[in-house]
Amino acid sequence: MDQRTVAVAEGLGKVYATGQAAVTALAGVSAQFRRGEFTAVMGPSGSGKSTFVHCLAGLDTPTSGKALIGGTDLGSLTEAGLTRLRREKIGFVFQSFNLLPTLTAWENIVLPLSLADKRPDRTWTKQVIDAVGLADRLTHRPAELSGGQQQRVACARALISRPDIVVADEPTGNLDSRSGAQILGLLQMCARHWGQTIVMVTHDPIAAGYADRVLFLADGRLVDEMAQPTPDSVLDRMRRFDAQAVR
Ligand SMILES: Nc1ncnc2c1ncn2[C@@H]1O[C@H](COP(=O)(O)OP(=O)(O)OP(=O)(O)O)[C@@H](O)[C@H]1O
Repeated sequence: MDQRTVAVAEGLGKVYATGQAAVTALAGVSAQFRRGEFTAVMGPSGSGKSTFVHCLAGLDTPTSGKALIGGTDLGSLTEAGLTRLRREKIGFVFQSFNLLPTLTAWENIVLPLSLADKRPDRTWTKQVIDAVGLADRLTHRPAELSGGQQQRVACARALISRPDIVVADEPTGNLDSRSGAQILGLLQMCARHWGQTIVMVTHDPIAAGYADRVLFLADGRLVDEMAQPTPDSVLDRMRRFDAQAVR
């Protein structure tokens, strides 16, 4: 394993046994994620994108293969160990923000540290809050913030513990294009300047254009990979998938 590798998926598979029929959501996906690399995961609806990143980040349990974060096999951990690893080594950003409504922006941002009984590092905390541009909103509760501001709080919360990897599942899905661009610019800056590893599920070729590479899934498999994507090159690749699908 390359020294810069911070997360590994090894033949990740997931079969849901629902009633009579089994659904194969993931059919053996392998990938490596290096420090400071911003990866977008794309593919048609139902191709397994969310299942893949959830299994990679220990939010879901694969039925075959394994996920390693910082060299630790998630399958070897107890439930308590997995909870601790998720809190300390993985940052999460979801489409629906998932902030706690009764806490202020500041309390939401430092929640992973509070839960781990750790004190915020003042220099790092200031750097994160300056980067997300929320210094004057820290006492507001989520309901008093716009969607874009709420997602910036969620990004700050994901970054605060300097995780090995940030997993973002359609982080711009609920935002207008301007707020979305702010979030994407922020994620890109974190990867380029802070060496933050990021994996982002998206449907949007413009969003994927901010990443360093794109992994394309179809029917639970990794079917292609693109380095240095642009919105046009991603759109073009997706059109070819569509053409293959109707043939
Ligand atoms: N809890 C579940 N029980 C049964 N089947 C599931 C479950 N979760 C997901 N699936 C199925 O697994 C497949 C992959 O789902 P997944 O949500 O990972 O796809 P996706 O690419 O993220 O889709 P979308 O872009 O629509 O969010 C789909 O066929 C879905 O119906």
